[in-house]
Amino acid sequence: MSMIAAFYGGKSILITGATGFLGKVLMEKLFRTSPDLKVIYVLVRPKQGQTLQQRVFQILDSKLFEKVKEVCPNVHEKIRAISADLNQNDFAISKEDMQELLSHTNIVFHCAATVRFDDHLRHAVQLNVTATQQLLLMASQMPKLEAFIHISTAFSNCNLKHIDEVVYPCPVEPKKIIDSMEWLDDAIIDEITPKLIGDQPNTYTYTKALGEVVVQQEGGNLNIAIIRPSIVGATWQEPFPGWVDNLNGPSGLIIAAGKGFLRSIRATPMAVADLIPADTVVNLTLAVGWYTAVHRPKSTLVYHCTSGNLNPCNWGKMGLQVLATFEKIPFERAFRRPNADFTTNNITTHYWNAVSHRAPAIIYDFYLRLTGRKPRMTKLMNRLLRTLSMVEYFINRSWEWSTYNTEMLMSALSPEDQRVFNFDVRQLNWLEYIENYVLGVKKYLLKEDMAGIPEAKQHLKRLRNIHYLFNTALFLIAWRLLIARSQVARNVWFFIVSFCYKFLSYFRASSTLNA
Ligand SMILES: CCCCCCCCCCCCCCCCCCCCCCCCCCCC(=O)SCCNC(=O)CCNC(=O)[C@H](O)C(C)(C)COP(=O)(O)OP(=O)(O)OC[C@H]1O[C@@H](n2cnc3c(N)ncnc32)[C@H](O)[C@@H]1OP(=O)(O)O
Ligand SMILES: NC(=O)C1=CN([C@@H]2O[C@H](COP(=O)(O)OP(=O)(O)OC[C@H]3O[C@@H](n4cnc5c(N)ncnc54)[C@H](OP(=O)(O)O)[C@@H]3O)[C@@H](O)[C@H]2O)C=CC1
Repeated sequence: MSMIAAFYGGKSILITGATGFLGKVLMEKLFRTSPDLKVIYVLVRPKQGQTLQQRVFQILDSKLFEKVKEVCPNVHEKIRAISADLNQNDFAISKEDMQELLSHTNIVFHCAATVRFDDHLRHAVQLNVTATQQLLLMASQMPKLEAFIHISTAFSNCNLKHIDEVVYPCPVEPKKIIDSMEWLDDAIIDEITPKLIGDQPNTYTYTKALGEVVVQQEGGNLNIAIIRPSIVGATWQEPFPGWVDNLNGPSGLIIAAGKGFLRSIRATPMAVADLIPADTVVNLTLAVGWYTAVHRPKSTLVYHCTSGNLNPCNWGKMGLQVLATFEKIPFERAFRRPNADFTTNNITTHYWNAVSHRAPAIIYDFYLRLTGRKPRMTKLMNRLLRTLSMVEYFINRSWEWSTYNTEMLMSALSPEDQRVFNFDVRQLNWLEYIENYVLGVKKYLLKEDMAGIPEAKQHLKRLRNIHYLFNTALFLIAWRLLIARSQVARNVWFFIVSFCYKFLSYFRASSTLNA
């Protein structure tokens, strides 16, 4: 019997960010392994004309939850959606709901965040820092609370090369930043943002670092732990391989490469690609929840959920495997044949961006205009280039994350718990994982049918022929222009033509003699 699964039985669990990528996988695993849990409270904001209930039921009715319905048929009754907006005071939670949360919650998993790299500092501070502070305040009023688990990111201190499982101080106290956001106007915040974030690459990593300091400073007597996952990718094993439902991290770029938009990317092939599957993160999170509640460590423990130091894979290997998978499992209606490459310096990056990204987009938009359609490729390409510029920082560096606490926890688990809540990335076969990731992107993100693969392959063959034709035509045009302008080119051309003619005449004469 799994001790961790038994621990969550009968518990009331509060999850923020349950509608996000990680939150869904977390809920799924909780329901599947501890179907006797009492209730999961999820803080949800209404969106796009959907009620809270509709949002939650849509998640429960998705493929991700198919196995859950077998082991926990009354899952709909065990989930309680609470209307909340983490940007508002007291999260805009009603008095009755707040009372229920405060008096019943046993465990809190705080996953909600803005993960955008380019978010305005005010918004990023509000969600990643102030909301964390408010949630801690709420947690301190929960008499039955056993553990508070905060999800941060392994990149919260990415200005360092070696990162330990400790909370590092920030140059400016979070409280001061929170206060200043209240009275500074947007223009001034824009101006001081680069100075405030210093050597952090963006507002996301900066505010996640502030969030950790808040957790440490304002956790009081709560049992708290911080988990730092690296780049969260599709699921490895559970509930099935390759599940992914948003474009963050590598997923959007896998689509761009598979559809033929992405042709070159500035990356260091030997840099470590520190990906971590979503189900590994969730298994560690649940194990940490159990350990923190049962063993009550004296200080706030930080757990790195990374792959680089235990089972490293680099961007070169990952890129090649992604491309190899496209050969077997192509995406439908590609714009060009998938054929991306890495560039390593500014000049080649600018060159390939102009030749392989902007020029084809302009030509295609010209074609769309000619055929009376609305041009869209240049806009899409600009968005892709913007995304590339945002992720460049992370794919041209390597970091070392120590994993003492994570390894300590692994050895503290029973063999059964190590199996059911496996977070040992040494067992991960990268080539298999990446293939399943690409397949998952095709099935769950692009919603493409596997039956369409032969047609997709045909389409790629047609694109290859168009590519050859286009290149030949381009060559001939360039050559014709050159001949018209240069005597040397004309001489070379006549030499080649007369050589071919002589060769053919000789070949014809010798074959007549042989006959
Ligand atoms: C040896 C030689 C070998 C040669 C090999 C050849 C190599 C071939 C390579 C081919 C394969 C490539 C695959 C591997 C590439 C690896 C790259 C991986 C990069 C990963 C780096 C991540 C680092 C993470 C560090 C921190 C981790 C975390 O803690 S947080 C989680 C990560 N967070 C994010 O990823 C968020 C990033 N997103 C943003 O910040 C913003 O969305 C944006 C700035 C990217 C875009 O903002 P914008 O306002 O322009 O757009 P938005 O309003 O958000 O959306 C508009 C439309 O664009 C779509 N969208 C959104 N995000 C993405 C995306 N990431 N990619 C593509 N498209 C995206 C969105 O859905 C919208 O679409 P519409 O609704 O249709 O308008
Ligand atoms: N994905 C990754 O690569 C990594 C993620 N992390 C961390 O993991 C956690 C989860 O990330 P992930 O699941 O990928 O992120 P997502 O963007 O998929 O999910 C974010 C969640 O936060 C919720 N949220 C955002 N704003 C509000 C708000 N104002 N009120 C209420 N809820 C809100 C979203 O709700 P809604 O659906 O309404 O938008 C959503 O449920 C984050 O803390 C992130 O920093 C760490 C390392 C890597």
